[in-house]
Amino acid sequence: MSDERLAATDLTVGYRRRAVLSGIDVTLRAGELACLIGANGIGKSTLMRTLARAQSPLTGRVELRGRPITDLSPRELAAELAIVLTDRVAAGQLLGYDLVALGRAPYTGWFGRLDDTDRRTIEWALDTTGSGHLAGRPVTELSDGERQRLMIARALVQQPSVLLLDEPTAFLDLAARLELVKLLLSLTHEHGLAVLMSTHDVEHLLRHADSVWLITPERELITGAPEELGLGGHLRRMLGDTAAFDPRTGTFAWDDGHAATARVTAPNECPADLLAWTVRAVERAGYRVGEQDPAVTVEVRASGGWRVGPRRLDSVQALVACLRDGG
Ligand SMILES: Nc1ncnc2c1ncn2[C@@H]1O[C@H](COP(=O)(O)OP(=O)(O)OP(=O)(O)O)[C@@H](O)[C@H]1O
Repeated sequence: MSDERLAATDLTVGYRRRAVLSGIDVTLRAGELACLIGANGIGKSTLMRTLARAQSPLTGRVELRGRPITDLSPRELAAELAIVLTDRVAAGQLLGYDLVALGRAPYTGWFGRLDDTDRRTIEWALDTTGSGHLAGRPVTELSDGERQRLMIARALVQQPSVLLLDEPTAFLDLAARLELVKLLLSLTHEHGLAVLMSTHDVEHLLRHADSVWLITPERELITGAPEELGLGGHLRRMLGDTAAFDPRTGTFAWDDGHAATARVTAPNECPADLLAWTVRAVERAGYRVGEQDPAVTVEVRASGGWRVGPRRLDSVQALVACLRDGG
């Protein structure tokens, strides 16, 4: 199909002595944000690097816009595909601006002289990634999160049609993570880029990704919409016996099938966030919140605080302690 940007066929990735993942058939399309998830050491980075031609497949092939990726010159490849890895860059004496400017290499001449278009693109990428203030700073002096923003800016100035990011949120603070996801959604949904990112920030990404590439503990790659993987039970099984995905809350949690049920009631005028935080506190105390056969009822009081049976509780700590005592 014409919107196929990156396609792998019967791909085996790994190292000289060992295949890490095999039998991979997968496609990344224009306008798609795909999220690659799986346990530590399962093969996410190895797959990413192979898709980007940073390492060779053991068998099978990768096509970029219908062309075998091995047929592209380095310049053609860099103008079509950018990858942001977690490896530390050897930045020497480079300033932030210079590091980002390196991404323009596929478009500049032999001497890397920047023209107005290059400079505008660099300014845009610095601005978009919130790293304008880092342009004049030596890269070696930057924090991991600051450097990560510049690496993303460097990938953006390549103006690729395919963007691969290996754990791009690992060093980012919460605000920067949210900004990055917002940026990736705009790049995919509004500008038609194809983006694949690996992440351990699963709960967050499941909310936004168009598709999930999940590597199971058996090293099988399963792809689908987040909801399809949820309905197929794949998310539930992802962490083995450690925890299970709760689609209601969109989080992974201990799968405590024996938790008692607590009913939570509140007056009509109860603010939504007070009710929501009460539910969280009740769950933190070890209960499942529901209506069926409740072992305890927690009442949010119109006059403030909570009531559990005859007990009035004025603080969240007191509420949780009371519930942990069995109400
Ligand atoms: N250069 C290498 N030579 C041999 N084996 C390697 C090499 N690099 C990684 N491996 C092995 O390949 C397997 C997959 O590693 P990879 O880095 O792809 O996992 P990952 O899913 O990205 O893990 P993480 O979530 O911890 O980053 C691991 O068992 C790792 O030890």
